[in-house]
Amino acid sequence: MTRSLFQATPLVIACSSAWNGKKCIAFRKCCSLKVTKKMRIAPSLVVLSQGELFQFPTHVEEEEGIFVEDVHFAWSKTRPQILPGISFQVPKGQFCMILGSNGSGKSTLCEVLYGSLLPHKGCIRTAQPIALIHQSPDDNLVFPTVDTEFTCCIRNETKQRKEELARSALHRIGLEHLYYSRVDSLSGGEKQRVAVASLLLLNPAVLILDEPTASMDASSREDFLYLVKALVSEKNMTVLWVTHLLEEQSYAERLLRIQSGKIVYDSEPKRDITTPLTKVNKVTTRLG
Ligand SMILES: Nc1ncnc2c1ncn2[C@@H]1O[C@H](COP(=O)(O)OP(=O)(O)OP(=O)(O)O)[C@@H](O)[C@H]1O
Repeated sequence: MTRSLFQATPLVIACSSAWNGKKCIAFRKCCSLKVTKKMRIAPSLVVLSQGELFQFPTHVEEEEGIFVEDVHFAWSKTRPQILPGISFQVPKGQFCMILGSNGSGKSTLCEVLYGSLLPHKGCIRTAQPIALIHQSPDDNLVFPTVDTEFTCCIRNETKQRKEELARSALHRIGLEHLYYSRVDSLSGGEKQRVAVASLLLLNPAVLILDEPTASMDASSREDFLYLVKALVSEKNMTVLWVTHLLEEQSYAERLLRIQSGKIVYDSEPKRDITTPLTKVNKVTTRLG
């Protein structure tokens, strides 16, 4: 059973080979804007691409998180494929990390999964709604103030209740004092926390984070990882955490290594038992 926001009205678009990533991004933003006003939860979409029917994202079984089979993507016909037939599955509720070096196709994969880039071939099924946190903090926040960033994610509640829920979400990430702050006055790490916490108010079934700690120092990175783990653990959410930092692997339940757009390694990550336990306690305490 799907949990798509658009289950009743999938969109059908006929497009020529001229259809490319940028047009797709613009289209998806317009569609999202109508429903979420935040441009961050991707709608269900059915596309006819280069004569082939492609459905993205499509219906998924209840136990499925992400299903990717033989997906191909190139930026243009004359360029080499960035994703030359990638396949993997992430079960519902798993915290999965994708590790890859610069240029291995991580961001491209994130955009393809999210739906802002259209693959040329293959099959993708993702539980819905799906949310994406970008590498650059400025790409994740779309309103001028922190309070609006949160309250616009809460629907069908009174103004007072929205403020209560928004303050509570900010409290959980230790930033309640920033409720009325301007977004452009926040640090990179604060922006990423606000981005994740506000998006989680929309209850996404799948959360993709594309190198979310890129702007953080080592200590903030660790805190952020544990914070996200704590926030998602109670929601049985499927998480795809994309990184090029080997040391982040110990935080995941599963590790996929991507190389030249293909999965070359799939296993349990190596774990450091002592450090994470200390950190989990610290964050759990703060989350109260
Ligand atoms: N808009 C674009 N147009 C053309 N080529 C692109 C575009 N964006 C990325 N590429 C190319 O696609 C390849 C994969 O890029 P991608 O950003 O997916 O890699 P990545 O693994 O996320 O790298 P990084 O860790 O540096 O962010 C690179 O060779 C890059 O030059």
